[in-house]
Amino acid sequence: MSYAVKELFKTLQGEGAQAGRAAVFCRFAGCNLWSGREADRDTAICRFCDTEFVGTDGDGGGRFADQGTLADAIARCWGTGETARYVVFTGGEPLLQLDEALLAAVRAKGFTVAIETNGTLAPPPGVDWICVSPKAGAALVARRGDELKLVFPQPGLMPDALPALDFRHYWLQPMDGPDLAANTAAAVAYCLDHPQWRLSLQTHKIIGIP
Ligand SMILES: C[S@@+](CC[C@H](N)C(=O)[O-])C[C@H]1O[C@@H](n2cnc3c(N)ncnc32)[C@H](O)[C@@H]1O
Ligand SMILES: Nc1nc2[nH]cc(C(=O)O)c2c(=O)[nH]1
Ligand code: SF4
Ligand SMILES: [Mg+2]
Repeated sequence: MSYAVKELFKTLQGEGAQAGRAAVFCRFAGCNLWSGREADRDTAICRFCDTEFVGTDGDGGGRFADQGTLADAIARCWGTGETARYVVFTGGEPLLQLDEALLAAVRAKGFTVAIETNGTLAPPPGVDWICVSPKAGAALVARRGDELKLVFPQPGLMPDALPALDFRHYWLQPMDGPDLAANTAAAVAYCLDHPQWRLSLQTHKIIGIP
């Protein structure tokens, strides 16, 4: 199948337990919880998104005809080194497009594969690192994985109201936007009172890298 990619870039993972790790980010176009148009934000299921994911016009983006051409582009973006190759599929919602064929193609090139997903769709088998970030008002299908990263605070989705879950790490990530400072203070206070939860900062924004 073909893949619509908004942008493809190499940077350090900024969030969660893999923060600081070099990675190629493959940002797929499209999401099932928001159209991506500002005019629709106030009526979307997910209203706080910090990301542009409409179209294929970003750096390194495009429509890729098959898994081989996209895997080649990901490998070119990484460069020549064979060590610790890491690709993060994100979006938009990556599980609208990521399939076993693409997974196999990047793994054949030596990549460890991570996803950032909103948890509304089941991940295909063979993903090495699953980060689920649930959204208020959206049914949570993916209830196990490596890390759960809850954007905080989300009216209607407080940490203690989550269903039974099976993750290795539990993060609160302050909601970016006009209230970032207050949201960060609230997340700090929650983690102090509920030590199962740890604070995830968007470190790439702090240091000004993509
Ligand atoms: C843009 S999303 C794309 C992947 C997927 N759709 C998801 O929501 O997990 C990537 C990560 O950014 C987080 N995120 C989005 N908007 C944010 C905001 N305003 N503040 C903090 N984190 C945000 C998401 O919750 C998710 O963990
Ligand atoms: N550096 C960096 N780390 C990230 N971790 C998750 C991101 C995302 O947008 O999915 C992201 C991103 O956009 N940039
Ligand atoms: S689910 Fe993810 S990509 Fe979609 S609107 Fe929400 S944060 Fe953005
Ligand atoms: Mg981001």
